[in-house]
Amino acid sequence: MPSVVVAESQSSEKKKSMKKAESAEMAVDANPAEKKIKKEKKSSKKTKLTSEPDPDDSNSNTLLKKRKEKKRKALEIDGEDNEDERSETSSELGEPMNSMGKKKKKMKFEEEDEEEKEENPNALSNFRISVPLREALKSKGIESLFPIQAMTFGMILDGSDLVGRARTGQGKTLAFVLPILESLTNGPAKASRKTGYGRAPSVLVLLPTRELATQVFADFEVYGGALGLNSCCLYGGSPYQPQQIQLKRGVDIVVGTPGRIKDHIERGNLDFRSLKFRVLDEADEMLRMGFVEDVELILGKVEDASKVQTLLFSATLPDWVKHISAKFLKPDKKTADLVGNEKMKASTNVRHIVLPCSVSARTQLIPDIIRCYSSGGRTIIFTETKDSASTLAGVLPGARALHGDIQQATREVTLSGFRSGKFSTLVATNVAARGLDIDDVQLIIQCEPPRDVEAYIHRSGRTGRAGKTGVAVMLYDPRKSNFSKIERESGVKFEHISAPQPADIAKAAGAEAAEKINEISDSVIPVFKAAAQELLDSSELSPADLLAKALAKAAGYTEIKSRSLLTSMENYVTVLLECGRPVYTPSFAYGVLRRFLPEDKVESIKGLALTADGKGAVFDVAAQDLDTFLAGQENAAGVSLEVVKSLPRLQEREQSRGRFGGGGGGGRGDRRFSGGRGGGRGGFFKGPGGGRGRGSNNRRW
Ligand SMILES: Nc1ncnc2c1ncn2[C@@H]1O[C@H](COP(=O)(O)OP(=O)(O)OP(=O)(O)O)[C@@H](O)[C@H]1O
Repeated sequence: MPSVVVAESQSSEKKKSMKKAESAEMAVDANPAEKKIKKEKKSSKKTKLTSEPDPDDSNSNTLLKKRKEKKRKALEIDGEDNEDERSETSSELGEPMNSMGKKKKKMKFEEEDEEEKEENPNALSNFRISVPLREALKSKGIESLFPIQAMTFGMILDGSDLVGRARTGQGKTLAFVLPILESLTNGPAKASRKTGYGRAPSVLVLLPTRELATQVFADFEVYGGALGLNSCCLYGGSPYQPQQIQLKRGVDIVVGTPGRIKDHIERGNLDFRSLKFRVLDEADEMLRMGFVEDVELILGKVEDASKVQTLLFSATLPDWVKHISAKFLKPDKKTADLVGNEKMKASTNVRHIVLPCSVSARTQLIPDIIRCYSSGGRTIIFTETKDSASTLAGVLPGARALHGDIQQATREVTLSGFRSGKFSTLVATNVAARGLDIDDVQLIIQCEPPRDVEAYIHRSGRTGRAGKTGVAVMLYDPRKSNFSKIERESGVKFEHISAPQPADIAKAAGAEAAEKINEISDSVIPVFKAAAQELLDSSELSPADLLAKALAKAAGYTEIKSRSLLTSMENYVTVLLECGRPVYTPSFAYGVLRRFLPEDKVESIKGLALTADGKGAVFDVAAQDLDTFLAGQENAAGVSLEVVKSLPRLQEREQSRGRFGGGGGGGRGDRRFSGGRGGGRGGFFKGPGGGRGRGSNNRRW
């Protein structure tokens, strides 16, 4: 083996030329199997050329042998490259140093590849990912492919249409981004891809929201940019002209929302004659939102659909979407479904919690939930309407709202402020439910159960992403809301908790304050000592009690309120009523109470709900009335009232037809899924309600 001189640095030219050699090698590799054969051939050729005895011939360790072969191959390639370079650039003294440095780097790179392959079947080096792309991925901390990516990479690169499903946060974006980029630059789409000024796009990616479009565009910019491809992002609410100019100059990849894309088509700015790929990300949401007609029109602009690959991705693919996909994906399309028939459809990295809470108690409770469950990270709160998002953001300290009525420029500032940590609580409608990937979101709070299981899955999936864990708390009013349908359809087994008790929260705050006191410099003592001594001398409390008060003040508490377990209202207490016989209806429970309490007290109770065992009822009593209630039971034979320490399981409110029922064809369902942008006509898609077009649901958020 030649001796290796380690060069400390390499000239940028040499780095470039090394990269060129590596990418040329990658570019001709059709697949891992081919690559292996090619390497073996190279290895044997090299042995002949160098006719160098292999000192490890007797070594039976195949891995070591393979590594040595690779090292020698690397040296041989470098040797060839160096010949070229020498004639162009080298000085006699500088060359050996640089060349050896390059060899060393390349050997190291290939050795690392080999080790990765042995250890991890999803290592980047096991896929037909070219060196510049691999380096871009590694610079973002991505060393191997996630399962959905590993599963779909070859299928897409080899030209198949595909329907892909994996749970939230599992990397579906790169599952289409990577093979598309490889196909355009090194794969089957390369030869016919349009290049040059004014080129029409090769890729179209449609997404349901502007925020999501921006996010996916950012991935194309980073990874496509590494391969010399350029992208643009087209969405509503932003000026047309810059978008128009970009399209005129020519782009490789267009990412956007259906409405704006359609507008550009109609203005003659976009044509899809050269399209190689079309992607529907969050496909079900796009169709559910009422973009049916726009999507249909856009997809219909492709002249010869047989020459275009169509990819459809989401974490939720209701049957009606699968049915629709048959209309515009090729019959031999592939399916990569990592959820399949598994019961659990929501993220398995998330702790799914339900917590009873009346609407009026929300604003008091939410800050405490954040304190207890956000682990100091970011929180997204979902409301059902734009108004409630704005109202809640207005009363929660340091929170901002995000919804469809907010101006686009403000939406962008808000989201980037949240991403960068300028504020840590975002109150949003479903506009933020899909796809958003924001670092360090630890907690999701849903103010009430959403209308459909898909919304629950996507909202709770804004945490617990890329293998991290998170918490999703869903509030429900036991008298009004019902989450059993979501539980059943999502496969989530909800953990039931009661509101964090103010006393517990205060205890934790007191411990924190005590720690902070230990950190305070002794220099404050002489200044405050006289006041402390005076307090001790004049008070009847013990020094420990006085210190406790000082800690409470330091932690921001002047009193401890009670909070009910049932409605989470402050200064209310939850009480269980039993009367020795089944309690079938709320009116029966009210009747029992009237036997021993004055009418105004019976009227004052809050949130009465029946227990799941059918033996009693729970309700909230104002803390100041508790004694009256407990004393009253003495006058009613067989009746017991007790303050509960933990909430018993409650009977679920029966599902109202108006809210959940009626299937896709009736009532609310009809309104949500019908009514198109500019009226309906027959077409490819039928939403779950059989309607077409952009519906009223869109306006809600
Ligand atoms: N192979 C990988 N290794 C490490 N991190 C990855 C990998 N692939 C993707 N990620 C990261 O995982 C996170 C989630 O990815 P992505 O947003 O694509 O998920 P998703 O499946 O589309 O989720 P959702 O269904 O919520 O839209 C992102 O931060 C992404 O950068």
